[in-house]
Amino acid sequence: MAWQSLPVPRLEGVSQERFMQHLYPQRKPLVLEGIDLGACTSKWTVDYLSQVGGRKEVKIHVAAVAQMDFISKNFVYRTLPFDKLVQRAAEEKHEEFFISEDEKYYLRSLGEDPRKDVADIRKQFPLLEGDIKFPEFFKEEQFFSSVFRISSPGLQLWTHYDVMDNFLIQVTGKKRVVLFSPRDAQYLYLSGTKSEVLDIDNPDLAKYPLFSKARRYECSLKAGDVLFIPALWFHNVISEEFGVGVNIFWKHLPSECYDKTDTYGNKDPTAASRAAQILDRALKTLAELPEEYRDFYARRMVLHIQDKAYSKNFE
Ligand SMILES: O=C(O)CCC(=O)C(=O)O
Ligand SMILES: [Fe+2]
Repeated sequence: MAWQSLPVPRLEGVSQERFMQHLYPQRKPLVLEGIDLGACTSKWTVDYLSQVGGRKEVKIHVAAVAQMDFISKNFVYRTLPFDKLVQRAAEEKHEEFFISEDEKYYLRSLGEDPRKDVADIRKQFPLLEGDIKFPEFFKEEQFFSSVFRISSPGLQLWTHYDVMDNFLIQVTGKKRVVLFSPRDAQYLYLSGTKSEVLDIDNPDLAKYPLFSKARRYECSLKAGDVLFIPALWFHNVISEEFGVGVNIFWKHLPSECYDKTDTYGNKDPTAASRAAQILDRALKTLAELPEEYRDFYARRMVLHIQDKAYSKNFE
């Protein structure tokens, strides 16, 4: 079935001022065209990246099929030197492989010590730093991380949200991105930060009946495009070609709101995690009552939460 998609607006030559004053406060995804990204969009060929990017070991996802599945874990983690990863991801069939000759690769680069350090390609790939300019649309102190995203043709990354604002820079290759609003979380069958609905183009509606209610936003990214993904917006990404992306996460909230142990940009703000723990305690307390009473008081609590915490400002 062909889903009705809402287009993500595309805007050309947006200035820092226009973005910050008028567009950013709307908290909606946008594709920015014509941003000065430096020489990377023409320079970062497979040969160049494998020569200049170096031989540093990188941890990668390797999957036998294009649609990665975090539930059945149909992928494995392996390491390859960066130059090898780039070469392998750019070819359809591999002479050397881990699982199968047409296996797919996905790199999400990490910090030196992923438990303590955030990814910053300027630190991990210093020789490539001069080729890429990050859009200077937010204050330096808001910067969180910059992450390489390199994928084989066809690879699909599951629908998920991150807790930071994000510029996803498509340096080379084409990518389709489908987005869903945080307000549609109730239709996405979440497991943590990820949606269990993997096949978003052909979902199993017997299993996921509410999914058809989720409003689907869509855009195609080509080299040089920058997609603004506001924090909490869900995104699902298919690389239509071998491609290299870099994404920049930055803090929208004051630094102290974020979980200090988060190096990926996907741990919920501490106030949200604390509230979720308190809710779990409330649910345990409710369980002291027989079902009929538990149900009644649970429904009243839902109404109370809706009344007190839902925003009245959304369309
Ligand atoms: O482009 C990709 O490979 C995934 C992007 C993504 O999930 C992100 O930038 O947060
Ligand atoms: Fe993401």
